[in-house]
Formats: sequence, C-alpha cells, structure tokens
Amino acid sequence: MPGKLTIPEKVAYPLEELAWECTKNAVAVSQYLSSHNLPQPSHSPDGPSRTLPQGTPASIRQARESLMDAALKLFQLAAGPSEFIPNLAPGFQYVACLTWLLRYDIFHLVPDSSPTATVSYADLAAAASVPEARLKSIIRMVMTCALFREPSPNRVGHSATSALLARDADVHSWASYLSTRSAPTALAMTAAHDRFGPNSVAKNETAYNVAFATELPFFDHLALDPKNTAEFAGYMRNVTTSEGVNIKHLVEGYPWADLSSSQQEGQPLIVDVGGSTGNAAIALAKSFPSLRFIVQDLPDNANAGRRAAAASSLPEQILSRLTFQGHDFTEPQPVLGADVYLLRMILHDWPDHVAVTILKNLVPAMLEADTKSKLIIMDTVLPAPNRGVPSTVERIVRVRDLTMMQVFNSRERDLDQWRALLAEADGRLRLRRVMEPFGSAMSLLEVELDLNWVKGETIESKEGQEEVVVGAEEEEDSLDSGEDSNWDISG
Ligand SMILES: C[S@@+](CC[C@H](N)C(=O)[O-])C[C@H]1O[C@@H](n2cnc3c(N)ncnc32)[C@H](O)[C@@H]1O
Repeated sequence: MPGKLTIPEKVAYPLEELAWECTKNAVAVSQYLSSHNLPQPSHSPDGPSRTLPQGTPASIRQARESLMDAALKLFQLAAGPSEFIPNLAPGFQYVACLTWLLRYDIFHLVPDSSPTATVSYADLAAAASVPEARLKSIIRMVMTCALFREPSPNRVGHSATSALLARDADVHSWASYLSTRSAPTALAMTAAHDRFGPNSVAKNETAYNVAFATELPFFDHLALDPKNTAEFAGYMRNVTTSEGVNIKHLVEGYPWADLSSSQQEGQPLIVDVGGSTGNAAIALAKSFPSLRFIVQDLPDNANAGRRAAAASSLPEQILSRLTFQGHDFTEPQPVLGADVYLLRMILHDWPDHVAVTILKNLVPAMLEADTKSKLIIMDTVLPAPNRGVPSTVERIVRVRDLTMMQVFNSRERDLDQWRALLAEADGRLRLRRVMEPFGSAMSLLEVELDLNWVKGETIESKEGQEEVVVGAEEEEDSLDSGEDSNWDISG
C-alpha cells in the first residue's frame, strides 16, 4: 500500500534503482504501521523492539525484507571496492566491544528508569570499576551501531537495542553466547582446517575445538560447566521462539490432517526421532487430536520428557497419545511401520556419513508399513545464490551453514545435496514434496519409499522433480517489489 508515492518514469542508474527500492518499501512499511496505530521504528529507548508485530501480513513483511536488502546493497555499492576492507573492521570491533560491555555488565548499569534517564561516563565507570577513558571509547564505538546514545555531552543513555539487552535476560545471554562462543569459534576456522586437515568430519576436530582448546565434542564440552549449559539453553530458547524456527511452521506447514483421512482404521502414528523432550509432538498433538506420537531421544532426554509431561498440566487426551522412548538414532529403528518418521533439526547436526546412517536405520521400519510410511525432514534448504532470496536473509542462512561446519563439522544442505544424501542412504528414498512455510528458516521435505525402484536405475537429479509448495500464507495486496521469494527468517 504505497499510497500517494509517485513512481518515477525511469530509474536510470543502479544507485537510483536501489534507492527507489528503499523508498518504495519504506513507505509501504511506514504507512502500514501508521494506518494500524503502531509505533514507527525508533532508536529511542522506548522504541519498539520489533519493527513489525507478529501477525503482520506477508506483503508488509516482504516489503521490510526488500527494504533491508536494498539498503544493504545500496551501502555496498555506494562504498565501492576501495572501502570494502575498512568497512569490515567495525564488524569485528562491534563484537569485541559487545563482549567487553557484557563482561563489565554495562547494559544493567545504565539506568532504564525512564526514556530520558542518563548517567555520566565518570559515574558509569566507577559503578563498573573500569577506566572512564576506555569505557568512553568502547561506548562511542557501539553507538555507531545504535547501541546506547549520548543525548547530552558525556552522559550515556539507553537506545532501543541496548534497553532490550538490559531488560531481556534471554537476549542478553544470546549476545553473550554469540560474543564468547560463536565469534571465537568462527575466527578459529582456518586454524582448525590447518591442524586437522580441511576434510575432517570428526566431531572433535572443529574450529570450536581449537577456539576452546578441548578434545571434547561441543555438547560434551558445554556439559562440563552448568553455567555454559544454562547460557546455551537461553540461546536455544531465543532461537526456538524466533520466527524462523517457530514450532508453528511444523504444525501449519504440513497437511497433517490428511494422514487421518488416508487411514482406514486407528490413529496415525508419528515417531519423532530425536524429538528431545517432546516439544514438537505436544504442539502437533494439541492441533491434531487423531494423531499418536512416540518421541525418541537419548535415554536421559526421553526420561526427562516423560517426567516433564507427567508433571505438566497437559490434559489426558494429549498425554494418552504421547509416549517417550529412549533410542539412539544411529541404531536400527525399533518402531516398525509407523505412518510418519519425523526428523526435525536432526540431520544438519551431522556430517554426511552419519546422516546416511540415521536415514538407513529408518528404511527397514518404513518397509513394514501397511500403507506407505512417510519420512518428514524439517531442516534448512540452502537457497541457490542470486535466486531472489534477499541477501539480508541469505547471509543469515549461510551463518547457520558455517556454524554447523565450525561447531560440528556438519553443514546445511541445498536441495541437490538433500537429494544426494537420500540417494546415498537408499536408492528407494524419493523426495516427493518440499514445503516452504512463509517465515520459516526450515522447509519440510516429504520423502517416501519408491517400491518400484530397480537397483542400478539412474535417479535424475534435476530441479523441479518434486512439487515445491511455497508459503502457507495468503498473499494479499502485491507491492510490485520485484521480489517473488517469501524467504523471511527474521525473528
Ligand atoms: C537440535 S535438537 C532437535 C530436537 C527436536 N527434534 C526439535 O525439533 O526441537 C537435536 C536432538 O537430537 C538428540 N540426539 C543427539 N544425538 C542423538 C542420538 N544419537 N540418538 C537420538 N537422539 C539424539 C539430542 O538429544 C537433541 O534432542
């Protein structure tokens, strides 16, 4: 809804074109906010922490995505190649400063009693027991990325972003995790490849192992210190409540109700393999009263899930359809002939040879089904470059890919890599449909066994072989943004 904006006859040059994309989409977002009496984005400490609230129509969310994409490209184009290197330095300095600010608890020491509350550098330095000059250098650096403000000379106040870090413990621990774990791990990537060889897929020969001087795999190392485990749990809470990996995409992104209609008798059975403490199964059970679930995980998690469910206020009509089972997914699947085997956020943690084992272990169980068993994989499908996915979105998906490499020697996969993985596990595993729920960082890959497959037959691996279902949300007023992608993993 760009309103009264006049579209220029012709936008002749790349800078103008990008600037026009920015203007057009900024107007769409601003007018939406104003027409719904919502606050405009602002760096003021009482500014909104989300630019667009939950439930904003897809077209407006796309406009915001296109705005960020065009603004980033505009900056890069205007800066030009000669300023590429100097513009890298602020990025790592921001992370260095963030680490320092968290270490000395500066976010909590700046007053947040009112939007206008401020503190002098001298008093803040005294409260944090740090030298005033260093505090000033660091705060003035991060002010260039909208953390803190200096509304009057030598007095510090919160910005919207620093205020969020001060009041939200989970965001604070997310920042802490990022600066103390993710950043040192990323910087150790080359050293790890030098030390272990660039082809290593061992779980304890990663950049994380180099950065933290440990021979233990990531989770075993974290478990040594309960403080680290708690910090990671806070990080995961943020990740799982963020829009991109929200459980609603599992619930709404696949036609689960169809399983019941295709079933002659009884309740369809879903086995959630590596289902943790049952979060996904419980969400599905709430929405689909005719589905039964077995949640499998390592014994400790399965026991924790069983205990938590029993102690919860979940009604009997959900509890009666939920079973927890200890099972190591690198061993053969003990539940034969289930209607669905679900692997959500599992395979991306593992290098190909283990992912192949996990898949192979499911095939004999799938073969036992009366009607066709389905395997549903919910994981990221990496986009191909330059296919209309905004760079602001693509770079975050690629961060996930690199994180998997640096922490687990694993990776995210593109569609061809998913097809190849399935083919390597068993030539009969066929990718039937790919669902891409709007706003989800992960797709749902529906896989079945092709029982007519003949060994030795070549599997074509061309794109478009299977049905791709894009976006579960209704498109309304088109913005003519030139973007037809609905990628949005912003949270
Ligand atoms: C990233 S979590 C995903 C959890 C869940 N599927 C979800 O979507 O929230 C990976 C899960 O795999 C489980 N896991 C790791 N190794 C396993 C193994 N060998 N067998 C079974 N589960 C395992 C972990 O305990 C964890 O719950």
